[in-house]
Amino acid sequence: MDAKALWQRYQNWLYFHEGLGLYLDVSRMGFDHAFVESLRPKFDKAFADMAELEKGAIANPDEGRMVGHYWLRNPDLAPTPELTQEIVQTLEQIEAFAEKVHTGAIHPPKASRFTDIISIGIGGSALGPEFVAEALAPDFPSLKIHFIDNSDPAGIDRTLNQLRNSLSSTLVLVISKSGGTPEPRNGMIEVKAAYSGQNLDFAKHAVAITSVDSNLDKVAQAEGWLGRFPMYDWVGGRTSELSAVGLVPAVLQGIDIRAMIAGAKEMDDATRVSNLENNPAALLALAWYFSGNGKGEKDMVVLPYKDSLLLFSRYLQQLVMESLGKEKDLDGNTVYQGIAVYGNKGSTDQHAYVQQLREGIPNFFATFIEVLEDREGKSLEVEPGVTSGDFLSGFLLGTRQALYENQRDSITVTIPQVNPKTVGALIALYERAVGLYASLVNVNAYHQPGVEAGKKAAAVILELQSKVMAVLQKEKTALSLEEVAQKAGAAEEVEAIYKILRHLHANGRGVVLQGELGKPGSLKVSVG
Ligand SMILES: O=P(O)(O)OC[C@H]1O[C@](O)(CO)[C@@H](O)[C@@H]1O
Repeated sequence: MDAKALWQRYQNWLYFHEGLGLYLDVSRMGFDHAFVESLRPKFDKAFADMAELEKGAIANPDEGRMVGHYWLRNPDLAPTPELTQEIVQTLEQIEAFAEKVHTGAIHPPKASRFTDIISIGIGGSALGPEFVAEALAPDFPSLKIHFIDNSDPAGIDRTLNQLRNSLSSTLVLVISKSGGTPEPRNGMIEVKAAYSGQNLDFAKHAVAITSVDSNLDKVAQAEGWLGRFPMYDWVGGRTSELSAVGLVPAVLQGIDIRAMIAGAKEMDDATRVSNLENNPAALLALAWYFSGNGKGEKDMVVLPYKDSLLLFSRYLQQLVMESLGKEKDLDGNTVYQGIAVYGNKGSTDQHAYVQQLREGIPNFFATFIEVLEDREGKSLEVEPGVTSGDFLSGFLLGTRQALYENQRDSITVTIPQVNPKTVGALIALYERAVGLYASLVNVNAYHQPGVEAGKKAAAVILELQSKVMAVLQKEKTALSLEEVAQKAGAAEEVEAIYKILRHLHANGRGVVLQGELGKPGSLKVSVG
């Protein structure tokens, strides 16, 4: 396409949201008029599905649940007055709690103020809060947040070590919708132990964000924790950033959560429009469908040119991949759907993998996130008439152009600034795009059966560990791995048993391995 035609295409397809100052440019995706027309019937259905979802339909049929994250930003849309009231009241409670923490009206037993937060959670109970903290926390926040988002003992130690002199003024948020996920449960137990180790009353530092009456909620109630905020079964983990999951940590750090919600609401209004060309989420879904042939054949590479948006790609990874990565469609057909998402930030990635994007395997489309404002205040010139921000902007435009010249498609989302409103809007934009795309490809975006399978398999391994240790504790003599497996009633699981025992051995857990370590078949095992 010549430069004039391309400029015209850019203008024809440019979406602009005046209130948010947000632009979406899909002109560098190579679809044509016929393709757009062919998708219109699918979009009509997607818009209708979305309208039903917002009215309270059971949009997550497998789990028999409504899908209501849009109501969090506009409680009047909730299907019953009770839900509306609950949303409004929870938000007020969150703000009142944060206010008291900030003023010191709520303070820890041995300090006049809380200074730090440990946020314990995983997946949707961590990725949103992490993304938002990185994007929006002030340089010197009212409370400084630290995350434990794994069951990695060394990772937990690192956080606790860093905080060992300020544990007495640290608030702990335990975030788990189900209240039964092993990783946050483990993190909570370890953090609790650290508090007891310093003679601190954990309950007077702890806040639970979880479903009412979950295991976590019961523990928090029984122990008299400082606070409890509800998660609702109609909000999925990966769309929970604007529920208590994201709002409590955000407001405690001094982030304007009302502005985040307002930005998301404005975007929700804009993406409720059932006209493809005037709906930015639909335009994204169209671009994704085109690029991957409706089958996720191309990966989504997310490149925000702004350090504070570093974690956006990681946040989107769960939102997109857990929502769309499905074996079965809604009719039970095997479809193996999904879109792979990765990314980091520009221009840093230019010096890492952009080489492959430009010249290597063309299995992706890029999404540039551009921020118009370089920084607060004026920039100095690093060369005559040129600032660091001009360089960053030049790198973005240059990379987009270089990709286009080599037939690599890209989308560009432009926001005026990284602020609570635009971050809320970005979250809402992608939530809606994922929902619409899911309708186009006919999958349930709101369940995650594959993750459940992995969780069950992990539980089986831990059961096997108990059986194996019971066998070894009874035995007087060392056994071969096959013998251990036989006696544990798990003859087929020799390899898993070997790995369990090797791990226990490496951690001084009383397992003795005799023989050649590189030849597992030679090993004799005992406990000592
Ligand atoms: O908040 P919970 O219930 O601890 O779950 C954490 C995460 O685990 C998952 O259920 C599966 O990974 C995610 O969908 C969810 O965000």
